[in-house]
Amino acid sequence: MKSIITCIQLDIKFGDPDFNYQQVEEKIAQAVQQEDSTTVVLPELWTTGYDLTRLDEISDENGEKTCSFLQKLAKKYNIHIIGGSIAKKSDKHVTNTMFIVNNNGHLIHEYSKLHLFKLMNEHHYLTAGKEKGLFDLGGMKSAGVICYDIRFPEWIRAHTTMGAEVLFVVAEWPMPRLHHWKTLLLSRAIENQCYVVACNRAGSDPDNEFAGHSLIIDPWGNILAEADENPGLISAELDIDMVKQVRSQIPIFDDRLPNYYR
Ligand SMILES: NC(=O)CCC(=O)C(=O)O
Repeated sequence: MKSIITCIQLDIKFGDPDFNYQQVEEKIAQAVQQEDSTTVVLPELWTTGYDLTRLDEISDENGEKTCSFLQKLAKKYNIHIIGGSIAKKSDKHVTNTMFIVNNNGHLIHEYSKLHLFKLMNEHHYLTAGKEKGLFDLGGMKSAGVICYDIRFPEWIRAHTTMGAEVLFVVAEWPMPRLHHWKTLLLSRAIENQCYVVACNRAGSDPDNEFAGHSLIIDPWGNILAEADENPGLISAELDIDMVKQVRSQIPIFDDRLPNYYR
């Protein structure tokens, strides 16, 4: 089974959801027309950026606006959308939440960031999620995680031991730690023998310059596509059979000894 995945590396306009919805609509149309994408991936907090002090005003009430926006585009273009993440307001909480919408326009899963990143003040404004990021995308066993989550290999492993073969990572990862971004993603791909599709943002906000360098990595650790630091699209064709090949060549999932790891 083959699929063409495109990361949409956006320059998110700080605190301006209307502008960002408009630019995402244009970029998704561009991905479908130019790259022949079957799945598109957006970055973290793409509607608001890290404008956390104004979340009361600009977060999405129950994620309704974003969900119907993504569902409309998924159906229109017959594509799956890994909807980056957005600030979702429910009751008294705001979560950093990813929506996954399939090509029929169905919301098949939502995942809220588990590990909040204190260096960017998330813990003051956001509530952590509790659920895993596992989902089946048209037969592709997948997991979605958000930015800082990639520093927790045990969290990623919890998903791959439950069957994930493709790891989607959405991020707003700053430039000064670009070498961490790349090394962590390569490590997650090699140690889990899975595809890693990682969509970062470009540009800057009042506090950070962001790294870009979205990456698509195969289960052997080869880089299939890499962006530079500018806004743009990167795409690659995934061959899911490669996951099984690599996992049978070096059978780490059979050779694990979890009783020794406590
Ligand atoms: N948005 C984030 O979670 C950023 C994580 C990050 O920069 C890191 O170094 O980890």
